[in-house]
Amino acid sequence: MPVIIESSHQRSLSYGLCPGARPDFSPLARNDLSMLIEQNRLLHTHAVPAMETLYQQIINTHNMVILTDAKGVIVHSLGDDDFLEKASRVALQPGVAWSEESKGTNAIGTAIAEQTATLVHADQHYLQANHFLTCSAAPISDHQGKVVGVLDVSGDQRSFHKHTMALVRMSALMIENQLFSASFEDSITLHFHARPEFIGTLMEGIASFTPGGRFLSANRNGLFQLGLSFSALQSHTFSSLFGMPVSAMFDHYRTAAPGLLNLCMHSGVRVYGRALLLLRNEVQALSGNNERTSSAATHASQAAQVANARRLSGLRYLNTGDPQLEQVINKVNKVLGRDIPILVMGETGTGKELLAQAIHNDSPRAMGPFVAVNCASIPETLIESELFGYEDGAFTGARKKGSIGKILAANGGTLFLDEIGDMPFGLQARLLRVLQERMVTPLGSGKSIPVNVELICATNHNLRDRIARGLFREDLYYRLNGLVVKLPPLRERTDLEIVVKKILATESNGGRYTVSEEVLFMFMRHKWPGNFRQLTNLLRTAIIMAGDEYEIGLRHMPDDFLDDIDMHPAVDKGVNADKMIAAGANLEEMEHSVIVKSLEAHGGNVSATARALGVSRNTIYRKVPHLK
Ligand SMILES: Nc1ncnc2c1ncn2[C@@H]1O[C@H](COP(=O)(O)OP(=O)(O)OP(=O)(O)O)[C@@H](O)[C@H]1O
Repeated sequence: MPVIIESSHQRSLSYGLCPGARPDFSPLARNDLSMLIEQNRLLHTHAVPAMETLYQQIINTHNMVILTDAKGVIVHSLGDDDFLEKASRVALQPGVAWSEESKGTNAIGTAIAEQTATLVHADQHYLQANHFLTCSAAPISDHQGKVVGVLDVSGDQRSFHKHTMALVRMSALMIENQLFSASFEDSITLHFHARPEFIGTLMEGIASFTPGGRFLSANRNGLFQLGLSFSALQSHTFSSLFGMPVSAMFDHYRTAAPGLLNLCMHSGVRVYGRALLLLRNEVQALSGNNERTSSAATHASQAAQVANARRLSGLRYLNTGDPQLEQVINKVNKVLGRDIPILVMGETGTGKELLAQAIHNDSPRAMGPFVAVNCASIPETLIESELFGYEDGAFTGARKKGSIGKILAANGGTLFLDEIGDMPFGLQARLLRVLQERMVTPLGSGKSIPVNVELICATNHNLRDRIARGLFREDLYYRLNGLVVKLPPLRERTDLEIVVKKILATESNGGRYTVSEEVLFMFMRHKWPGNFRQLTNLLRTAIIMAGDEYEIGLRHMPDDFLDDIDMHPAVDKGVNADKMIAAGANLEEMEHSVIVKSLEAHGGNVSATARALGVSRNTIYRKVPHLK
């Protein structure tokens, strides 16, 4: 038996636990659980996406992914618990404690006690009741090296796989890096590695400094590469660790297309680095003098905003099973990093900006800025200076210090031009020139600055229509539409059920809310003119209305929504609801009748029917069993 397990058994014995005892799997009371989730909100927020990704790797292996707090109490669990006996299912649910004190030797508790990644397999568990499990756990530390939680994969011991531990470790590292980046609002963050291709990967070191250059913290790999302990690093500065004054680092970023920093660590080892400046408010110059906003600073500020707001979303999180969307994601995946402009079409609220952000996050430019500009919301008179920037003195008045503009702010990253159809005609030629020449000339400046951006545009207009009406330049259209994708409106999506579940989980911060069959059916009939924006708002309010009742029913729906459904039934053509009600049909019968009618209308094609009704094919098969 490994030493670590042996010492854990001794500790378990000293806690007075008996190997044959029945473990106590009673979870925390609901209020205490809500409090626990609240206390661990940051950890929870950053861990959930990594848990979902991890779960994708082990799906169908009879394993669960578990997140606990620093004391081993489960905060969130995810996955298939079918492998557990009914009585044990509760054991891996939120609110149950897995500390060594309560369950004896187990991966979660022992990882906390030993502060290291731990595998506990089958009879290595102290309690016999847990011998059927195999568990791999890795502690998650915050930016000060303090363990704040544990990530664990637990499953039937017969499903043991030797790669699981490595996956858990990597995912825990990912969460630590996310937590690290979220911990400093006013700081310089340096991402570094001896090999440039490792920057932006899990292997990179990350170190944070105050804007003046004093050391704040480093992540696990950062400490390893620097070869110093956390406490020894406290007396260091950016310059003493990397042989470059912060002012020189900023000079480097003042060039239009800065490459990686070439640094020499205090140990003599050469590393490459990319620095970001994260500032809470408007960006200021750093190096002691009052220089105006620098491109590096703006670049970094944008990156910080992205980092904080949406760093977690990637294309795979958007793929929830709708075939139209899946096609979009497949197409987009093929052009990632290929410098092909993407044009996203779709009604309002279908997630065009979210898709653009996900494309950016999955692209090789993810470490660069993501800059979104809504061409419809900026007054026509301002859009030119917003986009192209202006020199000192180009305007008289308060903002005379100059601005680099959104295009240059996106340098090295992605520029997202939303509502491109509303771009003023006169500016379209200027934008086209920038795209062709890859140079920007700020207003009032005779100097052109090279720029390197990936372009994603979105529109809910028919651009060809606008070209025909003389409102949009044809040459710009052909420059923008390298890849054109169309996001389906919500009423055409077949994954509505999953989408609803996902939004409920996000909006209730991992709570267990569901919608009743009736509500789901109603959702499937709705036209959703506001798409995701409307659905999200509706569910957010419904959660509040439902409160302690975890199932959202019709009574939790706002009246205007119910009225709307009556006025705009999306799919009841051919089914006479009045007659059915008069005949005393219940909802299930009506639903059945709607599906059968729709099947008839689609010549018996289940996929087309599912698409039309906004449900999955499985739902159709489930509701009309004779189709099988
Ligand atoms: N797949 C999704 N799951 C959950 N929420 C989503 C999804 N897609 C979009 N949303 C949410 O819906 C809202 C609208 O999304 P977004 O701004 O990306 O849409 P849009 O198509 O760009 O809208 P508009 O055309 O009005 O600018 C946002 O709050 C976003 O977070």
